[in-house]
Amino acid sequence: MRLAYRAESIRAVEAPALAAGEPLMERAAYAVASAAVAEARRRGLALVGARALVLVGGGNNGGDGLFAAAYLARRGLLVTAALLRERVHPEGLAAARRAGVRLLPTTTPPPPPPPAPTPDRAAGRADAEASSGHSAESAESADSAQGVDSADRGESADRADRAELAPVLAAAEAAEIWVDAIAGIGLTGGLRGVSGEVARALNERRERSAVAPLVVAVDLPSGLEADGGAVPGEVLRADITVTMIGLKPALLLPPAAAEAGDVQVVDLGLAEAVAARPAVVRRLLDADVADLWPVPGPADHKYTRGVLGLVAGSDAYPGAAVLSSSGALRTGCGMVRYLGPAGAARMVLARHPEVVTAPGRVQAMVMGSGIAAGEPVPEAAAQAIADPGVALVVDAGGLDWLPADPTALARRRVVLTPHAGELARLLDGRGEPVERAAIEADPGRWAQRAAELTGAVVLLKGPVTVVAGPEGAWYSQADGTGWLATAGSGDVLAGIVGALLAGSDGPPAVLAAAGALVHGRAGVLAAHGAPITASDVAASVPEAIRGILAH
Ligand SMILES: NC(=O)C1=CN([C@@H]2O[C@H](COP(=O)(O)OP(=O)(O)OC[C@H]3O[C@@H](n4cnc5c(N)ncnc54)[C@H](O)[C@@H]3O)[C@@H](O)[C@H]2O)[C@@H](O)CC1
Ligand SMILES: [K+]
Repeated sequence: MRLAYRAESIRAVEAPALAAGEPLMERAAYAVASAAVAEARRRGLALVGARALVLVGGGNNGGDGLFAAAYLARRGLLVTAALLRERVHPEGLAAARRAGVRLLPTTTPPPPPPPAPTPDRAAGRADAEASSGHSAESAESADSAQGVDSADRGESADRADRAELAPVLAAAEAAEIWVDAIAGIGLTGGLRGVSGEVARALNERRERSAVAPLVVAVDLPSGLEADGGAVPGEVLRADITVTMIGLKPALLLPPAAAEAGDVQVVDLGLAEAVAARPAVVRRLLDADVADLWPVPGPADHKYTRGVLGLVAGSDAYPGAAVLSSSGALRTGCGMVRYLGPAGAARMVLARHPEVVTAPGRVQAMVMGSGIAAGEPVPEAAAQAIADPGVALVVDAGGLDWLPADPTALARRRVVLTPHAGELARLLDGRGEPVERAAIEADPGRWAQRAAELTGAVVLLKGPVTVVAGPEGAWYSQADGTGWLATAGSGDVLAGIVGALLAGSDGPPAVLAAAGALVHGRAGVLAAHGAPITASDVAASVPEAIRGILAH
């Protein structure tokens, strides 16, 4: 399982280690430099004489970058550090200078310095002064007064004219490697001022360049906020992100995670400490799904394996009945009872003679796939909603049938499987109008909100599937392929999740995430890089499960 921790957890883990004098920044910087070197070698780049540009912000992320710059310079690279703040990490700056890193200040001179420095800050100031050609102290006092420096307040945005940025852009143009150490977990709000300008210009440059540079982000691609999946503004897109201590939510949640490239976690020796903290985002791996999979034993029979009811498909969309049946049967519960309209039932039986159409006891019920919004609730679905012993998977038109009171579903095993448009409708119906585009811009947030408002687990379908539970943690599964975006794919998913809920007593959020993984994997196996139908996805479910259980 991959686990992500909030920034406050990372800081809580870091603090005692720093107080004990552990050289965390040295370790972080070494890891960043090593990752850059390894990837550069993999790309066939000769290291000695290669050019690297390190973008340095004013916090400890910038400190990591400056120490990494020093490591890279000692490996024989020609390293430039662009100092995007008037005040940067003093020890990092000193290390970079000692290693022969070229220092490139970017900010305009501040107003004249106030008198006499305090002795304990003298060393850091001397470094900054020597590099930038002007005093760091006035910037520092602005920092301490405001908690942010001038660029954070947006003032630099006005001053960041092209002339100031031109040397940075020229260095970027010449460099084969960019190390992004502008900001990490300390960033709130989008990148502003010089940093935002630089990120925008470099993203543009990268798009245009024939040979794209290798971009290595320190901790997070700068511009992302660690704790959520939204992209709050310009983000410097990375090929590799070397993240410290543990994953951050932004590195697993969509759409932010797509900015990070390959993510490497460097625990800095704090793996145990961080594992004791609550993880707010989880991503299941094959081994996790194998562990929870309901594999039948010698004493099992069809009823112990679980019976799934289906109220899916309609005269308008009969195929959904077949597809959710296919998904459920291939996932392997003891029996599927189809309880929808007669026309669709005939289609289901023609395709799957093993499906039972007689009513009877079920452990779980899938309802709503292939049923339009606004349709009245069928009797079989109403009974399942009223029966606390039945787990529910509620899809498409079925989302309208949920009770308005979120406590009605408390302690029930209920999974909703909307796409963004359906989630917008659901939220609107509960007094929170939100555009589909806003949901797509921050799926984790809105899935979570819907979970709070309904009392159910919400599996929000998309390129990355997010599962939110009312208790406030997410699963994020990115196992699929764009080929899965095809009609009926969601009906198959509902069947898979329903079969898992029928066949296992496990918590619904983790079973929903496992269903998303199996569905995604089946899509990949079916597609093999070519178009697929939803039927193909269902047909590949056993192969996906076989691969997972072979773990
Ligand atoms: N404390 C330590 O020794 C360690 C710190 N670590 C690093 O330190 C980082 C956290 O350091 P900080 O708490 O100093 O914070 P950051 O360095 O992540 O962010 C603060 C800096 O970001 C920039 N910034 C903030 N808001 C901005 C905005 N809206 N627009 C533009 N720029 C903005 C400013 O330069 C500010 O100084 C981690 O992400 C990690 O990289 C790790 O190396 C582990 C060890
Ligand atoms: K960064």
